[in-house]
Amino acid sequence: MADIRVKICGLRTVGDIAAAAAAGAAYAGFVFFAKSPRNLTVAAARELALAAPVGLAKVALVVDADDATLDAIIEAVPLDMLQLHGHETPDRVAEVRARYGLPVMKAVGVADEGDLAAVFDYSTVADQLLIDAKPPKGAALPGGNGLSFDWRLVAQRRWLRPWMLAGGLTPDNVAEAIRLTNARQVDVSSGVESAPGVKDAARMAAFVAAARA
Ligand SMILES: O=C(O)c1ccccc1NCC(=O)[C@H](O)[C@H](O)COP(=O)(O)O
Repeated sequence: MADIRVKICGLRTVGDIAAAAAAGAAYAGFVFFAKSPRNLTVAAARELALAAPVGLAKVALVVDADDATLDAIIEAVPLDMLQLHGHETPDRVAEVRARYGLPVMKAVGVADEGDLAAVFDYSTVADQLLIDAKPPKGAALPGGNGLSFDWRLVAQRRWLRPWMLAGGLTPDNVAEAIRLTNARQVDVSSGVESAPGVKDAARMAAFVAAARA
């Protein structure tokens, strides 16, 4: 069994947390983005975070959040990492990291070779990188769209920081994505849902098993 770490993003219930942990996920992602079907209130995220067993890292996903929003989340929710999934600049990433003392993962959308320079830029300031499919123009969500990018763009690349592959991964394609890219960490949301925002325990288990096979 390969030592692949899986992040399951967009968990919404205590049952989701238990299922993600039982599946063997390493990270649980909590989405704070009002337009998302996976959006959580701070109170709901606190309940999920408190239910998470040791060993399941709790990640708060925010989009261009200001300090007041981050303060409110961090004061209430015990977290292990912040995921910045908007247009945060490298300076903002560094500022958030210094202000909260939590590891920061910066999401970077990739559609073509030209997007890879940004991955390098963020690798100088973030603790981790999440390399995701770039959302289509006009998309309501900056992530969680169930779309893949051309994995050959990142195949066998090395960055200064640990990274996760994301975008359109499913139990059926994750093994091939890992084989092609040599990613050691993968992230999934839509691919383990039965409907937008509704996680499916069997698909979570199948995804983690396929990623590690
Ligand atoms: O998942 C969301 O609803 C979301 C909303 C706003 C910003 C980011 C969002 N998701 C980011 C993630 O980390 C997803 O897991 C990642 O984009 C992969 O999603 P998917 O292609 O659905 O597996």
